[in-house]
Amino acid sequence: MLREPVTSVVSPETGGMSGNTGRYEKRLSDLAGLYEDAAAHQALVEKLADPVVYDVEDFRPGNHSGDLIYGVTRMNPGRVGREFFLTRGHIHAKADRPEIYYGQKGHGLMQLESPDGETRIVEIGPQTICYVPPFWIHRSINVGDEDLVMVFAYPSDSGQDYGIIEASNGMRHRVVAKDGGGWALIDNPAYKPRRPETVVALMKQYA
Ligand SMILES: O=P(O)(O)OC[C@H]1O[C@](O)(CO)[C@@H](O)[C@@H]1O
Ligand SMILES: [Fe+2]
Repeated sequence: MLREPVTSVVSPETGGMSGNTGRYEKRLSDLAGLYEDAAAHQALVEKLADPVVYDVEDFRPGNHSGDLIYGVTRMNPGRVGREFFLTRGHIHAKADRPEIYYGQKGHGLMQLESPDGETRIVEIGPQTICYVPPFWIHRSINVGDEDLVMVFAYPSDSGQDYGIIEASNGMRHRVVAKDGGGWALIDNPAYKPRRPETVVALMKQYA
């Protein structure tokens, strides 16, 4: 069936978008298990009465391959211990599907990890486009002191696989705040690398 064109007006200030078909929020309690300091996480959930840490408005035409989902993500600034507020992170369930992010407001990082454990960090500010290539696990991090707002678009049959990060006890590196400002990358000592067979199987599936 022929689709009608759609436009959406993005508000960098509110992180909202007109014409959206959906909206969801993630609260701090939804992100249990992601931070190195579980006690600090729990204490902050209680202290701030389980705040919203990011929300997403998107337009989904359906799940047909070749189609596109787009939307806007708004992330609060904040920290759990020495780590910044971040998204859960995922690889696409169809792992060869890419994604584009386009910075609107604030200062963020995209943390990317390849199946064999390579890390890349891409800084995203207003007017920055970040291309997440196929097969990279990705997570956004708000390292600024204001909201981080980004537009995204990805193939509508991508899906999200959150289990890959759980299975390796988190991503290989953590982004932490440095004393006096800025951020640094440190090793995650709990990280379990994926086995070479797992990596080959993941990539072969889509060859
Ligand atoms: O799905 P997660 O890992 O919580 O991250 C949310 C972000 O990823 C997306 O699912 C896009 O891939 C957006 O909804 C949002 O920017
Ligand atoms: Fe994604």
